[in-house]
Amino acid sequence: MISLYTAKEFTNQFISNKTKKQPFADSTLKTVRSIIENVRQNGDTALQEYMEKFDGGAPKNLVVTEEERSAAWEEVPENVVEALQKAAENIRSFHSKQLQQSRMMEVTEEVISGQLFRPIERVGIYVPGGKACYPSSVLMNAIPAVLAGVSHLVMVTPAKAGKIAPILSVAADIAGVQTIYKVGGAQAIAALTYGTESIQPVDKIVGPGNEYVAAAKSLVFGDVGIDMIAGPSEVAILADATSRPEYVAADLIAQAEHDEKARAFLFTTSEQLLNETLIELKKQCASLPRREIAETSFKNEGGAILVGSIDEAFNLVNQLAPEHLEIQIENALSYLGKVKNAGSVFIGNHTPESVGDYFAGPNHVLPTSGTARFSSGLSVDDFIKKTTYVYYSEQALQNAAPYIERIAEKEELAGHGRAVAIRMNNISE
Ligand SMILES: NC(=O)c1ccc[n+]([C@@H]2O[C@H](COP(=O)([O-])OP(=O)(O)OC[C@H]3O[C@@H](n4cnc5c(N)ncnc54)[C@H](O)[C@@H]3O)[C@@H](O)[C@H]2O)c1
Ligand SMILES: N[C@H](CO)Cc1c[nH]c[nH+]1
Ligand SMILES: [Zn+2]
Repeated sequence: MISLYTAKEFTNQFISNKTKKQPFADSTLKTVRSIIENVRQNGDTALQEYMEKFDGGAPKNLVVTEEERSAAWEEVPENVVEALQKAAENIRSFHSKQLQQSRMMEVTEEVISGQLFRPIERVGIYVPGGKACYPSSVLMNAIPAVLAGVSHLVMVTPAKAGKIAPILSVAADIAGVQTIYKVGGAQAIAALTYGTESIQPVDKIVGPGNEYVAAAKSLVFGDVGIDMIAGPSEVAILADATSRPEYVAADLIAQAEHDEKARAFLFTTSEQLLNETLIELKKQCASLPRREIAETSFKNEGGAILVGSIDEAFNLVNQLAPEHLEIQIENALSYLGKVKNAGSVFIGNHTPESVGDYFAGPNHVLPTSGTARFSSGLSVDDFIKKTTYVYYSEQALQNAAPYIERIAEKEELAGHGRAVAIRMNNISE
């Protein structure tokens, strides 16, 4: 069911740089390059062509109309709307505490310096709509953008035969998305970057998607900002003899069911827990609607590793830098200090990752494929630019001039030195 590895085998297979795969196949990049070029050249006509090809038809109007948006509320059960609203409240509350004010760093009579925090003006959110439908991703991407003060917030998602899932439209209303376009895939990323007759270009694109979407984001980066290139979803679970095998198995499955390439790992100090978890996995997979996906993921991408100590487990996990880390060992909370690299941490036996995927408040758009070593999950900061400023009085410039001139001389940039010296001459006149 799930492959077993020693610590050494695990390191060779999943951590060593030598075994790291290229992020995108050449054939994917080729396809995506030609889609981007076509959209740049032919705008909406190219979008229609791809919608016919991939999404079962091309709607004439790409925008989800006000009528369609209000009709969507009739199609989503009230208790589901309530769940989305409760989740949105928690996400809003958590992210509102990330907001920072513009601030002065230094204020004297001679010098003022500081930072302006300004929202990115135009943001496009990609919401996957191919094989699955993720209203939670609408909330996770849009709520921090709205809190940051983004003034033009649009969403793209593939329509099926001209219609988007009503629940995505309702989630967009709850989160504060202004316009929804019925287009997905690499073509939507190209449209958001370069604009078409129907879609205005944005300054930044955020949100997860399949390999075509991710490859498109990587290719347009620079012409537009992007959040990250999200790879397949991952979880690492730390368990010991006190852990509950049925919980551990359920949480491994919750990750593996995402897709065949999802990666679910168990690190445990207990052989008994390991064996009982294997039995549970078999039992729980039997009744899983996405059984085949989960089993393929376990077989090809997942792993269970028996370790000698909790410290050894943390050492491996910190090298892996997983998107999600669950600590299900005794006194779990006391181990938080050992976490160096992880996108988001779930502590104790009663905090499955699903709590964070949907409800608790922290963002579920997180760094994958080891990138938690140097990057963080989506937050309000992703929608803010920080502009520094400085003011010098005549006296301040006079005090600094000799130092600036000396460095300019060493860099052989005489113009830089003169820009200061010319002012010193004025002072002495
Ligand atoms: N990390 C996260 O937070 C997170 C959250 C939700 C979903 N996801 C991931 O997002 C992905 C969603 O993928 P999806 O496919 O369901 O939806 P998607 O919306 O990302 O992709 C569907 C689109 O892909 C394009 N496409 C399909 N086949 C193509 C081909 N052969 N050539 C060119 N373009 C093609 C089409 O335009 C189609 O509309 C999954 O991998 C899922 O794991 C990640
Ligand atoms: N686990 C995914 C990546 O963090 C997010 C998600 C959306 N829906 C369910 N799960
Ligand atoms: Zn999930």
